Amino acid sequence: MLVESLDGRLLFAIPKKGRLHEKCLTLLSGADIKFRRPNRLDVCVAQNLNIALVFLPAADIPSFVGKGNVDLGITGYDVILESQMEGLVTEELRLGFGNCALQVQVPEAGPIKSVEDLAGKRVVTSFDVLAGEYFKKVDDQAACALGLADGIVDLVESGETMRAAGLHAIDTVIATEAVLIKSNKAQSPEHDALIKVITKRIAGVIAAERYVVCQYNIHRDNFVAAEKICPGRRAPTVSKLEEIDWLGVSVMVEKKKIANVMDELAKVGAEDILVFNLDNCRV
Ligand SMILES: Nc1ncnc2c1ncn2[C@@H]1O[C@H](COP(=O)(O)OP(=O)(O)OP(=O)(O)O)[C@@H](O)[C@H]1O
Ligand SMILES: O=P(O)(O)OC[C@H]1O[C@H](OP(=O)(O)OP(=O)(O)O)[C@H](O)[C@@H]1O
Repeated sequence: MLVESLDGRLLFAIPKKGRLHEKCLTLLSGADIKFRRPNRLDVCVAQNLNIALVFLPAADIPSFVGKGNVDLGITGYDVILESQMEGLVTEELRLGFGNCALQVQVPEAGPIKSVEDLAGKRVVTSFDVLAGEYFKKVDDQAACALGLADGIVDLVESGETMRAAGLHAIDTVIATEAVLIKSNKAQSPEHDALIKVITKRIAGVIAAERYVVCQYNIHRDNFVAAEKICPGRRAPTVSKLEEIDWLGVSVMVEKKKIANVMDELAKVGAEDILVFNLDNCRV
């Protein structure tokens, strides 16, 4: 019955656990992809779109997408490279979460100070391909043997895990974040259209998380200075207030910059500065 109900649906792979899982569920909800996952089944159909979700380990998603077993997927850029699928998948969107770096780490107090010192030494990693390529430049022998290690190659976000193990980073192999990828295998026009819709919706959810709307009143004479502080994505929306020579301005600002922007706006004479979160947007 399940096989029948998957017929013709766009298959969309989502990490079934781990660091990317929760964020992906938030994205799906923001993009209004509705589904029920009874008994945590690994495949379920969307209730309101011609999509089926396939829950897979993040590391398996690039090869499922690359081989065309699923059409679309979210996973880490690191695992796309590690599974050597770059040529078989197309990156639709960078998603702005799951940011971390694959780093070469060695004991903080040990004799190894640089990557060159690791030549001929033992390095442990689950990223055999990426670490292998990286160390080829240093010394063929250094490529990832198992056993007691002089160094490791692992992902670092906050650095807590690394420091707890008494390690520090001496180089970065790659920086990574979560990405939306699609299969390079030809799709039906219906699937192509659906992929575009999903990509646009997800892009909207991400932009809504990144931006706030800032609204303020300002005397006409001070507007040029205020516009320099926050020019908006395209341009500020300006309306006339009922008070002569006063303007009401509304503008999108990156969330991480908003506190500074408010300080600067106040300095050039902006008043009644209000900030609103966005639920969703289309940019
Ligand atoms: N600390 C982290 N911060 C941000 N993103 C991370 C972090 N660790 C991993 N990631 C991203 O999430 C992806 C999946 O890693 P995660 O460790 O969550 O997988 P997992 O499915 O639990 O696998 P495993 O069982 O091998 O640990 C990584 O490839 C990377 O892109
Ligand atoms: O720099 P930090 O913020 O400490 O994050 C880095 C850790 O996160 C990941 O593992 P995770 O905790 O997801 O568990 P895992 O070992 O099961 O992959 C990664 O493999 C590191 O061990």
